[in-house]
Amino acid sequence: MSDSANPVTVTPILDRVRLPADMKGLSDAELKKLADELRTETISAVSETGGHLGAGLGVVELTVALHAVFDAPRDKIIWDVGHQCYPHKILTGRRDRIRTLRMKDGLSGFTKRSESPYDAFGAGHSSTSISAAVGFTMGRELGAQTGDAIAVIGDGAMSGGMAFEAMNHAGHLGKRMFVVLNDNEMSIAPPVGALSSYLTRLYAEGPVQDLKEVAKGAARAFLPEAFHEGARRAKEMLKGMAMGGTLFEELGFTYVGPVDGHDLEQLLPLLRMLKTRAKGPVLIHALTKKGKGYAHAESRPDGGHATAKFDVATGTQVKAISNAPSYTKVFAESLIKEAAKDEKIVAVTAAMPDGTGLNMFAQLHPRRCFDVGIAEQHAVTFSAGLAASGMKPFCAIYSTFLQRGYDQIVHDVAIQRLPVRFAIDRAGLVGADGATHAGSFDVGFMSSLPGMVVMAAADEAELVHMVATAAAHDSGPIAFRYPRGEGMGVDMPETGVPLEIGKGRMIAEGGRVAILSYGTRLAEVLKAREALQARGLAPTVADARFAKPLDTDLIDQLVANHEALICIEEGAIGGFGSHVAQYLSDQGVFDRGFKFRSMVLPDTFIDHASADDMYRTAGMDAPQIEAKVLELLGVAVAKRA
Ligand SMILES: Cc1ncc(C[n+]2csc(CCOP(=O)(O)OP(=O)(O)O)c2C)c(N)n1
Ligand SMILES: CC(=O)[C@@H](O)[C@H](O)COP(=O)(O)O
Ligand SMILES: [Mg+2]
Repeated sequence: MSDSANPVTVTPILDRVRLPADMKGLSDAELKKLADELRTETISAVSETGGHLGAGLGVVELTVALHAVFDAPRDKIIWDVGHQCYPHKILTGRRDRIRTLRMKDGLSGFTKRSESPYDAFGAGHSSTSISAAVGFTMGRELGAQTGDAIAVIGDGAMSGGMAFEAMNHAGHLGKRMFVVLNDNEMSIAPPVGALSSYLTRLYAEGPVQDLKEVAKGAARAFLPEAFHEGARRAKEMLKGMAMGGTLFEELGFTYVGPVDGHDLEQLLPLLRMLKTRAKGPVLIHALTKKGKGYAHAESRPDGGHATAKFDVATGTQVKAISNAPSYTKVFAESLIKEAAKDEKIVAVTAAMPDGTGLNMFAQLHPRRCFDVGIAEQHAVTFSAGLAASGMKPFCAIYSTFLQRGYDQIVHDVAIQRLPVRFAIDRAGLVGADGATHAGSFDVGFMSSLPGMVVMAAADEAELVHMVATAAAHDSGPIAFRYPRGEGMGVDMPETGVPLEIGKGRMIAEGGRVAILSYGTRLAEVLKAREALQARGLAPTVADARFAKPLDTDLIDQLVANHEALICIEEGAIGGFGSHVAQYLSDQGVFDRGFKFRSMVLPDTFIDHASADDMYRTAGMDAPQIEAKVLELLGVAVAKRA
C-alpha cells in the first residue's frame, strides 16, 4: 500500500513494451494506457527531431491495435507513405533511437526494411502499400513463411492510381488480406468538408456481417468534399460503399466501417474478429484525426503534417532564419507574374500545393490552378491535355515524385512535342527525407528525351529567368529544376527575361582547368575557386544553364582554351556530364588526350542527413571540387581528415 511517505511509483506500460510480443499479455485497459503513453512519447521525440507529426498522432490507436492483434514481423504491417510510422517504430524496438529520427546515421523518417524486420516494406512515396500487401499475400499463398498482410493507407494516398490497381488485383485474387483505410480527411493540403461519425457508433458493436448489413441498409454518410479531385473520387467511392455501396465490393473486398480509428474499444474486438473470420480481402474504413491528441497539431490547417523542432508546451517551432527567399517561393512568385501577363498559363500540382508554392498561385488564380491529388501520372497527362487544348500548363512536381509520371512524360508529352512546362522542385539531395525523396534522376530522364529542353537554375535569380523562358517556350516541352530550401541571397531581377535556349554563361576566367557547372553546385564551385585562387590555381568557371540542348559553342571554347574540363551537377550519372562526355567523344576530343571529369552523385542511395552532409558524402562539396582540380593539375592533394 502506498502512503504519503512512500508513494508507489507506477512504471509506464511503455517502459515494459520493447517489441509487439510484449503487448500480448496486456489487458485492453492497459493497451489504452499504452496508447496514451505512446502519443506522449511521439510528441516528445518529434519536438526534439522535427519531422512528420500529424500523421503519426493520427494512427497511435491503430498502431497499438494492429500490433496487439496481429503478429509482426510474421504478419506484415505495411504503412503507406510511411511518414506516420514513428509510433510503430517506438513499439518495434527503436524507442531508444527515436530521437535520432531523420538525422545522419539515425533512424529513417519512413519505414525501411534494412532498419528493422518490423518494417515489412519501405515507403516514402505514396500509394504503394496495397500492392506490396498483395505481393506478400501471394508469396504466402505460394509457400512463403509469412502471415497476414495489412496495408495501412491514408485517404490521400488512396487517391493514387496504384491503390486502385492493387485493389483491383487483390479482389481478383480473392486471397485473405487487410487494407486499413486511415481516413482523416487530410492529404497534406487541408480539405473542405465534414464527416458524419454517427455510423461509427452504430457499427462498433455489431459483428462484421451486421456491420455490412447496416452499411448496406444504413442511411447516408457525409464524406468530405475533398480539396482535390483525386480524393474527391476516392470519397465518392467510399460514399457509395457506406450506402451499401458497390465499388469496394465489386473489387472483391469486404467493406467494414466506418469505425472510430481512435477508439480501442471498437478497434480491438473488430480486428480480433476479422483476424479470426476474414476469408478474402477486407477493407476497414477507420476515421481518424490528423494530429490527434496534440492541440498544437490538431489546430493547424494541415493537422501538423510536418514540423521543425518545437516546444511541446507552446507548439512554437524552432526554424532556421534565412534572409534569402526559398526557391519554391521564387518559383511561385515568378509564375504569378507570368500568369498576370498571359491568361493561358495554368498550374498543376499533385497534392502538393504548399510544397510547390502553387497555393500562392491558387489564391490569385483559383480557376487556373489544379490539384489532382496524389496522382502524378494523371497530373502529367492532364497537363498534356491542357497543352493540346492551347493552354500553357506549368506542371509543378518534386523531382522524386515526377518519377511516378515518366511514361506519361515520354508517351503523352515528348512524343507529341506538347509544350508542357515542368517545374521540378526538390532537385538534387533533399536532406532529412533521405534517399526516397532525393531528386537525383530528373536530369537524366528528362535530357534523354528528344525535343525536351532541360534547364537548371544556378541560383534564385536564374530561376526567375527560367520561369520566363518556360513561359515563352511554346514549341515543345521544357523543364527547369531547382533545389529544396533557400536561395543564395543574390540580387533579384525585377522581372524574368527569357534566356536564349541552349546558351550558358561564363562566370569567371581562370587558368588551365575549366569547370562547367550545371545547377546550384555553382556556389560550391565558386568556393573551391576562391581557395584555389589563393594558390594561383583558379580555374575558369562557367554555368551551363542547359543540359539540353547543350551549349556546344561554350564547350568548344572551354576545351580550346584549357587542358582539362570538369562538369558538375546535382544528379546521378546519365545526366548533364554524360551528355557533355558524349559530345566530346563524338568530336574526337578524347583522341588527343584532353582531360575530362564529370562530378555526379555516386552510384548508391545516400541515407538521410543534412543536404550539406549528403553532398559531402557524395564528394561534391567545395574541398572535394578543389581536390578534383588539383588532381587534374597533377598537384599532390592532402588526404582529408
Ligand atoms: C507519389 C507521392 N506523391 C506525393 C507525396 C507527398 N505526400 C506525402 S504524405 C502526402 C499526403 C498523404 O495523405 P494521406 O495518405 O491521407 O496520409 P495522412 O498524412 O493524412 O495520414 C503526400 C501528398 C508522396 N509521399 N508520394
Ligand atoms: C511525406 C512526404 O512525402 C512529404 O511530406 C515530403 O516529406 C515533403 O517534403 P518537403 O518537406 O521537401 O516539402
Ligand atoms: Mg489523410
